[in-house]
Amino acid sequence: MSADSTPQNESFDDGSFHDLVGEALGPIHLSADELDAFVTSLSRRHRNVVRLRREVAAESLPFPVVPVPWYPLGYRCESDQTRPSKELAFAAGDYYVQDAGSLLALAALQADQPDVLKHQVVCDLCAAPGGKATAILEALQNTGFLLANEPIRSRVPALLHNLARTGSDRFAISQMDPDDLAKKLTGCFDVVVVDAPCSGQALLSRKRQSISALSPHQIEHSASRQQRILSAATRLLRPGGKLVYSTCTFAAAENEAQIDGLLASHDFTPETIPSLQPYASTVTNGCYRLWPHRDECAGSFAASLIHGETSWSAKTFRSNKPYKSPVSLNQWFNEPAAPDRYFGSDSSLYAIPSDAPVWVERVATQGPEVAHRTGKVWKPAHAAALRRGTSLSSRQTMDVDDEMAAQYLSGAPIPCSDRGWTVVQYQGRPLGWVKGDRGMGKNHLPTASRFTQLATPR
Ligand SMILES: C[S@@+](CC[C@H](N)C(=O)[O-])C[C@H]1O[C@@H](n2cnc3c(N)ncnc32)[C@H](O)[C@@H]1O
Repeated sequence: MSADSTPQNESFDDGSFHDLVGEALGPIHLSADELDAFVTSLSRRHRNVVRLRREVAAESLPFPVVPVPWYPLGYRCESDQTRPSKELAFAAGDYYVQDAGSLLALAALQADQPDVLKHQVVCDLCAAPGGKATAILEALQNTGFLLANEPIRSRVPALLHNLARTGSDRFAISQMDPDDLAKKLTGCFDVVVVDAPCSGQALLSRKRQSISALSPHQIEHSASRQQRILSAATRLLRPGGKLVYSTCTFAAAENEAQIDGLLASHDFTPETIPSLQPYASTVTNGCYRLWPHRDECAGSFAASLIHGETSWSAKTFRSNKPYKSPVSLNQWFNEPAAPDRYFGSDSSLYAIPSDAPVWVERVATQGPEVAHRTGKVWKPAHAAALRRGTSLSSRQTMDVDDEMAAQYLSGAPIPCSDRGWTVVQYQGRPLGWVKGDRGMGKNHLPTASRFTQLATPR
């Protein structure tokens, strides 16, 4: 089923299911009627919403939308017929498509605010596929830095793909167990986000979880893993830093109880987010919940905590030996005003701003790719074509109209008067590379970035 298809209506209606749900909610009391409505809603699929890139106006979208009340950059499509992930505007990076529930953590982070995350060094400890990380990167506005950590290797390509779509170069990916990362980078972050692996009860409606998500065993297993991850998160944070915790599950043991545990064992104060008061949890301060039967989304939990100013020693690092680029980049890019810092593997070259934290190369496995090697030949990377407002800019660009953009996004060659590597732009937004020769541009869009069934432009 596609990300934006219509709700399903298979219901879970036997009494034992109600009992399991009630047990999972623990101290959170719902009246009998509300519990019924909640259980019914667990089998109803909610449509995804769009989260706008901050410079995109809702009025410019090619379909009518209504605002999501808890996150100013979130909008629902007015019509059930709209398929937001089939639009040219999506291909051009104007928005991200996700469940409205996942915007709660971004609201707790205040990622929509103009300056809250600017200049911050942020760790997204459980980052793939990047629903939060991409929003954080946009909120950094070409300042600060994001370390997106994802220990499950098979989930990293999607994360890298989504981070590249932001056009930012202020990120790196690490693939470490949180405890090992905390040993290396103690006290290095202003903000740590833990969007924790959980029993995923909110995914029941998407058929991405089975009823076992409600079993006490599954909840206990998830809760003890969350506790370990949170313990690492507290060590990654600098004194006075902010910890945002979120899940897509309803069990109190994985939500409020985790926050209660942190408040009891560490010097944290819950942060009150005034705009989230309508969603405040009834059992713990500073915790917020969305419910599928109340809020037209799959449901989620989020909390934001501020660490006390008690000091402990953050790790210090010596500067790295400069990594020499194995390929000359100025054949494709204008010389950057401030030289970038490079790191890489045999077949990939990554470039981050020179003011990125000095520890990046010690933990990063990937980052903003600028070139990759096939056989003996280095080529400019797709991610580098997508960069916006960073130090590297491509030497050649060409603008295309709707029709040519759709042709390019399908993977087909397009007419190109320039020779050599050229970035294709649609209404000022970069789409990818062509290599021009004798009037035609050979398409270098990676398969994962192609769109074969775009909606017809209106
Ligand atoms: C709820 S998902 C994160 C979703 C992501 N933040 C987003 O917004 O797209 C939880 C992630 O944690 C990862 N994970 C699993 N075990 C982990 C662990 N022990 N430490 C950190 N992350 C883990 C999973 O692979 C998964 O990608």
